[in-house]
Amino acid sequence: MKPAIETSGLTVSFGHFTAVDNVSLSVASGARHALIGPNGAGKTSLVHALTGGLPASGTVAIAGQDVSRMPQNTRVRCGLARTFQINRLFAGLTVLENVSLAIFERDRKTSNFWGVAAADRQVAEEARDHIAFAHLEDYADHRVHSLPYGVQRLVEIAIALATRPRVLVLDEPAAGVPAAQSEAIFERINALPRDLTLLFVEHDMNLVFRFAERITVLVGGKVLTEGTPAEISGDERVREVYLGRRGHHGAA
Ligand SMILES: Nc1ncnc2c1ncn2[C@@H]1O[C@H](COP(=O)(O)OP(=O)(O)OP(=O)(O)O)[C@@H](O)[C@H]1O
Repeated sequence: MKPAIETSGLTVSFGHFTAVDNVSLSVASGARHALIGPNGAGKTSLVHALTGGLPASGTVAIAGQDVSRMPQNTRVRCGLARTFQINRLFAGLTVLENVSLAIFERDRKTSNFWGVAAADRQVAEEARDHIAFAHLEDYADHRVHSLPYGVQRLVEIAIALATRPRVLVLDEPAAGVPAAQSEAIFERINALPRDLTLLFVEHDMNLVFRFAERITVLVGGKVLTEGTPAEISGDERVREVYLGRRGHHGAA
């Protein structure tokens, strides 16, 4: 089976500074794959280069399809989604309305959303499916602003599911959530359907070692190494450049 994501020579530059340097990354279909590295390693820039949010040289393929020259919205249609930031949520609308809106957007029916929303049972049914996958059934009719931050982050995931992705890229999905709840968020993410490939950026090593099957370590924009959690935790170079540091995210 072709890898869910495959990059070759992926490079992102800001002027003379190279934030992502010739990265060749392969994420197996259905994998739970983590991207780690110290602050400023280029993780977020790499995510943007994958999803089309930043201009990059090199190639990106999704399930064997070259998407390198495609804009972000076309990549979404090829099955590559990333979670939306909280500020993309409509705080005054319910979870069900937010997810329904994402479905309308996918089907390009946004212009008459207000007229159709109530009537379109099919959309509501599909939205409830995505809400169930994100384990948000109990919150479907709650307005987003009334929900705890951790639950709002799960709403982002339900919205991303509305694009029917085969690959979901999550940049620090539990950021800003109290530590006690971040594990629950990862448990829910991990329980997403197995045919959905997950690539996530995460600073908390406990979460990475618990939930990732493969780990790619990025340092100075380059891939330092890639391996299983056991291989990465036993790698002296990783310890030195990353695990040995006491970063502000608490990596030990
Ligand atoms: N728009 C930009 N213009 C110039 N430099 C940038 C820009 N965005 C990021 N950088 C630089 O590129 C490097 C990589 O940044 P990036 O945010 O991708 O790293 P990161 O690994 O995600 O870091 P963190 O863990 O702190 O979120 C950093 O040195 C950063 O200062």
